[in-house]
Amino acid sequence: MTESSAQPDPLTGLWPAPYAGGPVDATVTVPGSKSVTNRALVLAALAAEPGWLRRPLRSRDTLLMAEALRTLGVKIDEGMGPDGTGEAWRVIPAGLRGPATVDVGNAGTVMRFLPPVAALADGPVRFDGDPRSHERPLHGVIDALRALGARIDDDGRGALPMTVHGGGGVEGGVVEIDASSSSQFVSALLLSGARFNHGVEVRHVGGRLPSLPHIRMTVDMLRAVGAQVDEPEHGGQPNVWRVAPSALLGRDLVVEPDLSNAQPFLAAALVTGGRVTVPDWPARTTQPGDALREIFTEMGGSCELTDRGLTFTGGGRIHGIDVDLGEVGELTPGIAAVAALADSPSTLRGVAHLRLHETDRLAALTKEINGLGGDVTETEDGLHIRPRPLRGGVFHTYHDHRMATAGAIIGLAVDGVEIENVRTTEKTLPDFPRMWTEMLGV
Ligand SMILES: O=C(O)C1=C[C@@H](OP(=O)(O)O)[C@@H](O)[C@H](O)C1
Ligand SMILES: C=C(OP(=O)(O)O)C(=O)O
Repeated sequence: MTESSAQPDPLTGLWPAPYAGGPVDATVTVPGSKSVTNRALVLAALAAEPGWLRRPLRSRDTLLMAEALRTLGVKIDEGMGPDGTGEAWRVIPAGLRGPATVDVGNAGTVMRFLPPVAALADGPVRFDGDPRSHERPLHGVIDALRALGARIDDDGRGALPMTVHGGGGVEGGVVEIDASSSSQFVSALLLSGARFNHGVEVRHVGGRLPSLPHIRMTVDMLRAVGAQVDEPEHGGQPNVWRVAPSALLGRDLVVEPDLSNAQPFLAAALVTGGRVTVPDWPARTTQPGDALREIFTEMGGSCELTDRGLTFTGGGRIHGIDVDLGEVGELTPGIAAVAALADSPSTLRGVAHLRLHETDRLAALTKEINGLGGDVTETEDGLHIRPRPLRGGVFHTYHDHRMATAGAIIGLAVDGVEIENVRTTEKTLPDFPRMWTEMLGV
């Protein structure tokens, strides 16, 4: 690798996405999961005893979470584990207290998971973040916390900025929310629920609930720290969750690689007809990225899970796909990028809520792929993608890490793609340009 290929152009600030001259053949070690790291930090902070996180993700979203918990009084030592096995963070819970100010950046996990923690604290906790954080929905958390006995001052829009006036505890009990705009509302209430006086029962009422694997991740991780969680099923899908009041255990947890961040690397194998191995791919996981094994196989590759990890091999052709991504919405930008390079059209469905993510992802993908000569149209709940020969040009990213990695995927097959603000990938993947150029050997 030349150092320059991993850097944006100093004059334009644009990053020339490397064009792949041939099939990639690489092993790519992917850092820890954002979703697991930020849940583990919250649960460790709420525990009755210290705990460890091994191989945590160190990225903007997780450092914001750690910093916010510190301002509430929790001690988090970032360092190496005692046995030399890599990075490990020691979390030492303490009495939660304000006054404090939390910067959520544009992290959905921080802006949704921490208000219930703040309600348990003693004193006011102010929440604010990037301009986009003011537009992302938070009403499910605000209304629920009020119903459960917390005091919150906001400007009446159900969004940031706001102040949670922590009263040192939360009564808890039964609450109804509409979580059709984000599964994180449910996860947020469950994660702190064991510490509420009466626990919590969350009932989802409203349209389709997205990202169910992420709620399963919350439930699994709560159970792993000793919480009692019930999920009565109605019509095959859970829409009620109950967490009993209890103390939580401090655990020693190894964080899995982030399978959604593995996506661009697996896509590189598919797009170039090459081969990429991601070590430590878990045999069983609640991460939505595990669905890539099936989705990318249907789009033309094959994969094998062995002791070495997941090896994905591209078959030389890419096929379009008709798929409902409602459970795995965060995979949409990467799938759309691959679909734009396929030999037949694709329909991506079930992802209307992506309009409320880091940016309006449906609008952004449509505009940017079409800007390179593509033919994408928005539907009510997704995208129609009709592949056409693409040309180089600037791929705008709208402060969205997954837009930047989507542009890089297209750049593998289309010469002259330049990514605006590639550093936005630091939200969840601090070293993306270097990892990408190393994978390609450029
Ligand atoms: O709980 C989590 O860790 C996440 C849940 C999902 O949010 P939505 O349900 O808002 O899509 C997902 O898109 C996000 O990247 C991470
Ligand atoms: C939607 C995402 O993030 P957030 O946790 O900010 O919602 C994402 O990472 O794709």
